[in-house]
Amino acid sequence: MLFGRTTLSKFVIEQTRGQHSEMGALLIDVAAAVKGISALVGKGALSGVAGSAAAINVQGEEQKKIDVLANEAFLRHCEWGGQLAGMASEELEEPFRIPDDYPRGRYLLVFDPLDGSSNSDVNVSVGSIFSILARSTAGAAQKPDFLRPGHEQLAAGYAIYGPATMLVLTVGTGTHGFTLDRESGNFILTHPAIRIPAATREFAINTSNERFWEPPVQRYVGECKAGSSGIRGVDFNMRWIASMVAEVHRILMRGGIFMYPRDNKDPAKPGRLRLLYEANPMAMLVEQAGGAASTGRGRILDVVPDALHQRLPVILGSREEVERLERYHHEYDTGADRPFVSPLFAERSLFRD
Ligand SMILES: O=P(O)(O)OC[C@H]1O[C@](O)(COP(=O)(O)O)[C@@H](O)[C@@H]1O
Ligand SMILES: [Mg+2]
Ligand SMILES: [Mg+2]
Repeated sequence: MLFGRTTLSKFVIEQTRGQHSEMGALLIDVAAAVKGISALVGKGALSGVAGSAAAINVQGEEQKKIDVLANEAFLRHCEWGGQLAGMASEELEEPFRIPDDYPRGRYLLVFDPLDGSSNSDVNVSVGSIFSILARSTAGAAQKPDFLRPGHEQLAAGYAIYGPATMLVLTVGTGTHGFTLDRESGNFILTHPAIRIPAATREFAINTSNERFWEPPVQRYVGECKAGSSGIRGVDFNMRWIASMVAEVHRILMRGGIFMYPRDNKDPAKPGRLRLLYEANPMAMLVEQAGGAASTGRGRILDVVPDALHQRLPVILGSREEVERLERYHHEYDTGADRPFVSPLFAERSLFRD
């Protein structure tokens, strides 16, 4: 029986009452976009939109038709409501300008319309990620308006299109999960005040990149793989779905650590994931659930962006493991992880030839 349960609309209206009531209306528009994308993704091969759009996006990555349609869903549902000063998307090189004959507001919406889209043709969970910031002045947003650190986000969330569609949201008062009831079309609050356990024995990383990682990440993953026979003294489990939304969702549900660390595969890219519409919203959701989110060398939410599509290393999830990885990075950077060899007794020294 769903009557009497808290819907997303009721929740956001209550949580944003007062100073940010217009943001509540924007979140309801985002939820409408997400429902449209959920319906499309849920049709699978019947949607008729499988495959490539024969285009390359600003990231230099192949755009799928479904990436383009998901992007359209966000733009068309959110452009006319009067709450927005502008939008930015993974799929658009420049910020989207709200049409001049539409009302404008002060909020900025940033999104990855379809995350993990390489999974869409194989019927594995994908998602959408979004973040909301406020602009201090009126008028149409310009690129610099979007370049704000993640701790200034007012709201962040993702939708996961899995066996069930869920929308997981924070407006700075904890992280809360809503499940789409397909009959009524409502998102129902099913997972209030999600908490990530501080300890975990489950890690997620694309190990095909192992040879490109920095030593602190190689050390950490090596210790996890050594399990009970190594210094951790316990066995770990590993998962990799290749869809950040699905990995973060699993971590919010039962703990774990997700890593897309810095690697030297492509020196032009200091990481794979994008700061504004992947790392920042996920970092806010994870912190609001009691977890931690780091580049390995600092808090993600404190990174000041210098480009709309900036990439960075991402390590997030159960607090104790994120802190361990930060320690390993620090020990590596300071040389504390390497045994001190006195110059007197080194391979070539006063006492050796
Ligand atoms: O398994 P890979 O190829 O390393 O990439 C997986 C990563 O790429 C992403 O799919 C990037 O997202 P997009 O699909 O939005 O480009 C992340 O979700 C995921 O963590
Ligand atoms: Mg993505
Ligand atoms: Mg994407």
